[in-house]
Amino acid sequence: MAGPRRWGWRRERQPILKAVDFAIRPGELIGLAGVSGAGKSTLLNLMLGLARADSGEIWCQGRRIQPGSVRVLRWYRRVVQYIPQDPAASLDPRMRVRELVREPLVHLGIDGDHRRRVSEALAQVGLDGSFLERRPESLSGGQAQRVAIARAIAVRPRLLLADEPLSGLDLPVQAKVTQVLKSLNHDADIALLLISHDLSVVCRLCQRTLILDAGAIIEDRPTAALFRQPAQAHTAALLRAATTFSTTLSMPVPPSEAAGRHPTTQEIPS
Ligand SMILES: Nc1ncnc2c1ncn2[C@@H]1O[C@H](COP(=O)(O)OP(=O)(O)OP(=O)(O)O)[C@@H](O)[C@H]1O
Repeated sequence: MAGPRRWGWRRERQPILKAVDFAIRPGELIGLAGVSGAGKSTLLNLMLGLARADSGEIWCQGRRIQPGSVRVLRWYRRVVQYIPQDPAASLDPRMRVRELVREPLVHLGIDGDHRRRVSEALAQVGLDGSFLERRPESLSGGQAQRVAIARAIAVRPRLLLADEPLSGLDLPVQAKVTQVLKSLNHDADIALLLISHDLSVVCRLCQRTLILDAGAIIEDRPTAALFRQPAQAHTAALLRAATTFSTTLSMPVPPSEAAGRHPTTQEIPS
């Protein structure tokens, strides 16, 4: 569906990304993990069409994505949306939730009943109508993150690019936001690329994991297999670092293999 191929991007003659070649299939939950400086943000900027690669290409549904092609990027924003790392900073403090969630619809010239779309998007992230008139300052971190997700899904994208969507949230709130992302994937069939330095976050959510190390994808495997037997020493080190902070890694069960059903967003408390 979407993905870069053989990317390179240089700053002052130093390549930041060297061997990056992967595709994201429709409805897939895929994690991209790597230590600080591995190139995650650079890759994200390229995938968002915000920066141009020195070499290589990015394609989405048969169209090549690159900065400058305004018409293609406008179409691309309807297909691929972004969930920022710091929702508090990304939400305009002067706007109400109603306006914040509607803004991308207006910006992208999407026709239709915006009121209904806004309410539906909020419901999908487990926020009811009482949030419509609230401003960002009155939201908790988890609520602000869910408003940021509602903004992204209001345009009904097929792929979400989420940059460290759980960072800065305490553990119970992380669990709620994780559940929202799982439900969006399961119920609305939205693919997700989750970018994180923390493999335990990827393990909780993703069926497939990519490991980025010094600008190269060194592993691209089903999450369960990667956790059982990392092929690279670097991955094993990342796993050890993650287990230091989390006990969830002792029993890695990707969503596709987990027994039982996911709670719906209506069952998730605000
Ligand atoms: N504008 C720039 N000029 C020069 N070097 C850069 C620039 N942006 C990034 N880099 C370098 O590219 C490498 C990858 O940076 P990037 O921000 O993509 O890593 P990251 O994996 O997202 O790290 P973090 O998790 O800390 O955000 C780093 O060595 C960084 O110093």
